[in-house]
Amino acid sequence: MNDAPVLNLKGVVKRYGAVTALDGVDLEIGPGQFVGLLGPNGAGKSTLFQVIAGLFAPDAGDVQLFGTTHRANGPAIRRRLGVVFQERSVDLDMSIRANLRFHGRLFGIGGAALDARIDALAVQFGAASLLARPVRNLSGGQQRKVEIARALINEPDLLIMDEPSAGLDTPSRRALVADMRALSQSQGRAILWATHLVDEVDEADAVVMLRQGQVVAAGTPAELIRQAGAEDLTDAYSRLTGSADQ
Ligand SMILES: Nc1ncnc2c1ncn2[C@@H]1O[C@H](COP(=O)(O)OP(=O)(O)OP(=O)(O)O)[C@@H](O)[C@H]1O
Repeated sequence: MNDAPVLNLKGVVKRYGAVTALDGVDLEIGPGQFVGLLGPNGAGKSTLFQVIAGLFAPDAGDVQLFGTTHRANGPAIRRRLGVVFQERSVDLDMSIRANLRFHGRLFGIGGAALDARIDALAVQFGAASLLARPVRNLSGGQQRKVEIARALINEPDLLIMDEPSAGLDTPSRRALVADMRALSQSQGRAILWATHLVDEVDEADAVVMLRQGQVVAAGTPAELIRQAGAEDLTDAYSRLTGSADQ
């Protein structure tokens, strides 16, 4: 098996004028790993996602996905990357199926293969009976699942998710985390899950804590708890980043 990292960031710096949003970030994710990115508001999580997605280049440092860079081979990276941004990216007035067909075609998938892929995703997300429904008529939790299904349409090897549980109640959040962990394990997809809620990542393979654009700690939850001399990951997070889980 090829264990080369699917994501490898070294010394990534991104500034907005006088604000340094990312200040020398190192981050490595191996195939199939579920990695939590924890940070308070303004820590730089969204900026990091935009850099990983290739929406803009860093001011300094190296961003490699699947052993290549956006500059060298952007199309090859996009074929293997799935992105769930905080903002909605599906069309509210179109049905789930129409939305997924649209996004599938962007990846050059079409015809029976695309419909089979959509049917499989619908079963996976418990939405087989909802495919013809306009997204507008779905619950908040169902709409988030459509966003995630959209990001999985190209069967990505790395899925990056920026606060994917935003707006969901606690039981729905927990269910979504459990579903995505199971998917990562059963299908071997690496996931980078950004959140400011510690309980979403306390069973992740690794957790990276970001504060003011810097990685202040990284390791397995057990390692971080030990390193901080903490009782649990919530305690470790507040000790290592000086922020309370909220
Ligand atoms: N377009 C921009 N122009 C200027 N400053 C920006 C811009 N985008 C982000 N910033 C600043 O960069 C820093 C990191 O912001 P970013 O949105 O990446 O953090 P975040 O961890 O995703 O926060 P949140 O959880 O609130 O979304 C913050 O200080 C923010 O104010």
